[in-house]
Amino acid sequence: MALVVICGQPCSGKSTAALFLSEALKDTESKLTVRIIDETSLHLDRNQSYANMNAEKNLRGVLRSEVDRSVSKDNIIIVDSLNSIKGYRYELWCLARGSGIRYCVLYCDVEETHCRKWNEERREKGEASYNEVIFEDLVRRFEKPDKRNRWDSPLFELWPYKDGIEKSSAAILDAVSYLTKKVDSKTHDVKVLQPTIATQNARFSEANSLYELDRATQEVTNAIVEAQSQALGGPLNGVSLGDGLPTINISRSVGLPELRRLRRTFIKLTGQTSLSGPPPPSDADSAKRMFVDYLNRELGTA
Ligand SMILES: Nc1ncnc2c1ncn2[C@@H]1O[C@H](COP(=O)(O)OP(=O)(O)OP(=O)(O)O)[C@@H](O)[C@H]1O
Repeated sequence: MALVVICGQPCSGKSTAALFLSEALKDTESKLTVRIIDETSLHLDRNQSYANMNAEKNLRGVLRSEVDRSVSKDNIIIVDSLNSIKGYRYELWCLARGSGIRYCVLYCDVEETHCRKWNEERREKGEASYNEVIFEDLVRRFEKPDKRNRWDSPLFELWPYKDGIEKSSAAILDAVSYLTKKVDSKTHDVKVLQPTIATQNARFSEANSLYELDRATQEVTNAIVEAQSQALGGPLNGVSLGDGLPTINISRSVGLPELRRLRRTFIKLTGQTSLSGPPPPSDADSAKRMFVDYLNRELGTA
C-alpha cells in the first residue's frame, strides 16, 4: 500500500517520529498493517554498521532487501534509518514504484548542534549512542531531502527541536492523510506510483545502476563543458577524466544541447539493453568509460 522513508541526521528524533506515525496510522479506521523496519529490528548495531563504507553499504543492502521483501499493496512499511544518501532514497523510491504503491518521505529537520547534544545525553544515560567520529562523519555526509526530487516527494517535515514530536504533529497528520486517502480518477494530490517495464523487471542492483549511470554521465558532460570553457573556444586536445579512464577525443566545440541529447540517447539505449541483456554498469567508472566510448564514436573521432 505504501512506503514511508524517514530521513534525518543521526539522533534527530527519527525513531520517535516513526513510532508516532505508526500509531497514528493504526488509529485510523482502516485497520492498517504497519511495520517499522529499522536497524534494531534487524539486530544491527549503530557503531558497527557505520564503522566504514563496506559496513555501511552492507547495512543499506540489508535494510533495502527487507523493504523489498515486505512492501505490498496491503501494508504500510516505514523505513526508520538515516536514509541520508540521495541515491539510496532513489533506490527505495524505485522499489515503491516497482510495487505500484504510494510513497512519501518524513524528514526530521534538526540542527546538528542539537542532534549532537541529544546524542551526548543518550551516552551519559548509558543508552545506545553514536561514537563521536561516526556521528561527525554521518552529519557531514548528510544529503538533505529536496521536494523537487521525485524520490523526496511528497516531503513532510517535522522540526523536533522547535516543536517536539507528537502523534498530532502537523507533518504526521498530513502524512497519515496522504497515505490513507481514498483515490479515484478525480484525485490529483495523491500519487500511486506506477510500475514501468523498467522498474517491474529491474532488480535492485539495476535501479542502482541507472542512478549511477545518470550521475556518471552527468559528470562526464560537466567535465566537457568545463574543459571547453577553460579553452575559451580555442582548440581542445581531448578531455581527460583522470586515472584509468579513456580520454574524450573531441577537438571541436560541442554545445550543451548536443551534449544533453547525446547523454539522453545513451541513457535510453543503455537502459533498453538492460531489459533483455546484461544490466547497465553498476559502478561509476564503467559507466563513464562506456559513455566516453559512445561519445567518441558519435562525435566521429573513434
Ligand atoms: N524533541 C526532542 N526533545 C528532546 N530530546 C529529544 C527530542 N526528540 C528526540 N530526543 C532525544 O533524542 C534521542 C534520539 O531520539 P530518536 O531515537 O527518536 O532519534 P533517531 O534519529 O531515531 O536516532 P538514531 O539516529 O540513533 O536512530 C533520544 O534520546 C530522545 O530522548
